[in-house]
Amino acid sequence: MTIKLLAIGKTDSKELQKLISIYQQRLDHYIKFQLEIIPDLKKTKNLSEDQQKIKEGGLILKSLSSTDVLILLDENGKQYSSVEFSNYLQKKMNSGMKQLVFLIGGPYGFSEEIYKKASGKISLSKMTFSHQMVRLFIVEQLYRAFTILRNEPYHHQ
Ligand SMILES: C[S@@+](CC[C@H](N)C(=O)[O-])C[C@H]1O[C@@H](n2cnc3c(N)ncnc32)[C@H](O)[C@@H]1O
Repeated sequence: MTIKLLAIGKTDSKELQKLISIYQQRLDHYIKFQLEIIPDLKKTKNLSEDQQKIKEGGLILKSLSSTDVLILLDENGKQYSSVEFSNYLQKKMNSGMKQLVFLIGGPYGFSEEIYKKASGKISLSKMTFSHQMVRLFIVEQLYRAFTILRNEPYHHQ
């Protein structure tokens, strides 16, 4: 199984990008991982929030392949402890699926079409984070999950 993290818009902060890269490199030891950025929409001034979400949704669907399993990162999703999340990933790997895609929404979240397409929703907290911060939190949690599965001394209960 491979894992793709799909996000919208470049990270403006060099510091954040640096931290994300550190966990990306660490993750490479365990699984084929890719961070794919969908460019920000241009000329959004005259678009409503819904129109923006629908446009973003179209771009997201284009970048998915037919066998991808799509999981949304969404503050209203299911919450896991880090150990539970590592078991969740192990089950996905055992299922024989090709690619698991975690999707981070834009500033207004996801369109209805994307909610319908998704197989699940995961929340990292009840609080809302910026879409930029979520990239760092999920790569760190993915790394943590693999160290838990390998019994490596990173996570402490
Ligand atoms: C600024 S938030 C958008 C918030 C917006 N209220 C919504 O309806 O989703 C941008 C993206 O960051 C991600 N996000 C923010 N907080 C999150 C959390 N606590 N758990 C998981 N993902 C989160 C989601 O993918 C969300 O679409």
